[in-house]
Amino acid sequence: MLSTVASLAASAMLIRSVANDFLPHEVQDFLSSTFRHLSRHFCSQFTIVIEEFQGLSLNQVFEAVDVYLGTKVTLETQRVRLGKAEKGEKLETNMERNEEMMDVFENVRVKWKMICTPLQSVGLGHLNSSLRSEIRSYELICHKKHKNKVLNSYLPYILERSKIIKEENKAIKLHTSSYGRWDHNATKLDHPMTFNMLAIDLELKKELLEDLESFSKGREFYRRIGRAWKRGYLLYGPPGTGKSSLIAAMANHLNYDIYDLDLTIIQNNADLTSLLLTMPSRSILVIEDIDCTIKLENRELCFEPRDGQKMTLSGLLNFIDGLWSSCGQEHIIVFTTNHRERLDPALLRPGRMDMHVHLSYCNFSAFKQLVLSYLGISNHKLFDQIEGLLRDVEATPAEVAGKLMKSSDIDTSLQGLVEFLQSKRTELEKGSKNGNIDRHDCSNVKNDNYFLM
Ligand SMILES: Nc1ncnc2c1ncn2[C@@H]1O[C@H](COP(=O)(O)OP(=O)(O)OP(=O)(O)O)[C@@H](O)[C@H]1O
Ligand SMILES: [Mg+2]
Repeated sequence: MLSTVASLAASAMLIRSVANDFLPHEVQDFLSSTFRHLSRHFCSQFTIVIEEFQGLSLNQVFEAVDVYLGTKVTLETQRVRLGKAEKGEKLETNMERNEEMMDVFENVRVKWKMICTPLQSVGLGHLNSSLRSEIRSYELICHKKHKNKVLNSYLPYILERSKIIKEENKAIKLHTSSYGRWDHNATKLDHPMTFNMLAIDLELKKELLEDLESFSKGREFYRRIGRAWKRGYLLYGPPGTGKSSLIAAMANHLNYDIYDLDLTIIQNNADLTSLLLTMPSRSILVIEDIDCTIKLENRELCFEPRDGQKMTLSGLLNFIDGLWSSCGQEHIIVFTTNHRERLDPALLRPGRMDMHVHLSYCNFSAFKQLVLSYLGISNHKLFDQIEGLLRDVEATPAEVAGKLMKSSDIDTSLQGLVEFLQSKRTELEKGSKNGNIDRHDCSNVKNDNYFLM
């Protein structure tokens, strides 16, 4: 039946093209609309055209399809466009002009075509593409019985997938603020620190990774329990123990941008609020050295800026868990301090910061991680001596790392570290003879390292 109708339609089209030269316009129009209707009725194809531009702006569906199809290159693909991601060494592929590609989604086969039309042939109407030599669009072709599935499931799936793909390839940015706004030109965070390289207690590392992991996958959980999707960390410990390095490792691990907030340049509570409101989802807000930047002991007045308005501790606390709860999503806030004991108890009270992380002096376990990263070794004749020395003296990971970097020769580096630790011990002994010893016992770092509030 179908083939009979199709051949009828084909013959009709032939007759129409021959008749066109002889028939009046009205009859020609009638015939062509009838033929169009007939072919639409019997054609089993459904086609969606996705153009690169919508008016003057980029069509986000086009962009998403471009990203998604780039990851679908198969052995059958004959030509692809190649580029490099902003981050890392990864090469990115995209579908090349006038190529075709098949994709399967929940047992539905679809064909994709990238169509490129040279600009001369489409006229000057497309102002948006004045700098381009062609207009690009994607065509999706499938059986029309799958129309609903394609529109309601497949295309939303592509939008979602492309977001994830872009997220994986994006460079992490470091944002700073001025005049109550985040600067437009964020710098690329090229900090190579990862959790693998971070020399901290192994249990703590595992706990932190699990915490971050469950946070980033916690959208449904936070919605179910009616809490804002945010998590606060207070990192405390002496200078050079890895607080800033941990923040970089967190950002690299989660692929979140960092928003570095300098409280000393904030004029008033309103500035704080506006900064919060303009911070996008999947970001880490960092307030470093919170004990030094402003005097937080005083709940009323932290400092008096030029215009007479105030920024108060309660403003800051509202910023953390008042307004914070009602806007944005997937935010992490990190405070760092060298002196946790100097902070206002209101800032430390349970529930305000979810996790307090103590980063401390280098113990032997941290040393072994550092030496593996820096010198690539996991054993050496000087290790026993170093273990003993690290039990006796306080050396920060930054100090130990500095010694390990001194020479490319392993023996020289480790010998340098031994001498450095010995000189610290001599100092300590002198001090203890004079009766002014006040040192932290770093052998119990594991237990003291963190606690959940
Ligand atoms: N735990 C660590 N693991 C690996 N490297 C570390 C660690 N701690 C410090 N370092 C090294 O020392 C350098 C300084 O550390 P970092 O800036 O993270 O310390 P900090 O605790 O933020 O210090 P401050 O309190 O002065 O801000 C880092 O760039 C890194 O090379
Ligand atoms: Mg720091």
